[in-house]
Amino acid sequence: MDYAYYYERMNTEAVGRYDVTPLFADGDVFANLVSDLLDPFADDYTRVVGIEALGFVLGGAAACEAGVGFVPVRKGGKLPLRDDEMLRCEVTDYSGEGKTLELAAGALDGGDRVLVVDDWVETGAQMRAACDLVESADGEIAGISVLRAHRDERTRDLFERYDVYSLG
Ligand SMILES: O=P(O)(O)OC[C@H]1O[C@H](OP(=O)(O)OP(=O)(O)O)[C@H](O)[C@@H]1O
Repeated sequence: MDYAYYYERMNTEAVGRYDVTPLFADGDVFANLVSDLLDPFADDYTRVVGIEALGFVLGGAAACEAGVGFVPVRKGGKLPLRDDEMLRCEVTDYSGEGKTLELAAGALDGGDRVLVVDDWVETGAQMRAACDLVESADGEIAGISVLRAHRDERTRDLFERYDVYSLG
């Protein structure tokens, strides 16, 4: 699929960010995106993890397509669990705001190979935190698949450490 065409349409220069949600509204494009996100990983995973919120849209659809379970990494305060039932990571992302990401401590089985899906990676802060949470929960990272990943000094460690696939 020619993603360049779609990225043109997503470019919202007013705020210097992309709005990917129109891609989800087109059924054919959405189906293609999901299948392209999964393609390089050849069923080499047992779970998909998505980061709230747009990572839930892509990750949920990807898990369903792949026939594996989906596990959410939630923004702080959303999981209806006690503190000792959650793994937690504080991050400062592209927005400059501090955010908390949380994963239910028992959400993964030991030995789970996890594909982490999200819409984009800019500083890598949220993706790094999600991968750390997965590993703290005894999961192994099978790969990272996103619509767009900036590849620069800020994200170098992610590319060195993991198999990162970016559609555009
Ligand atoms: O590489 P980073 O600097 O961490 O930025 C990328 C992250 O920021 C966005 O999430 P956001 O918290 O804005 O939520 P959203 O999914 O609702 O857009 C995006 O979905 C990624 O998760």
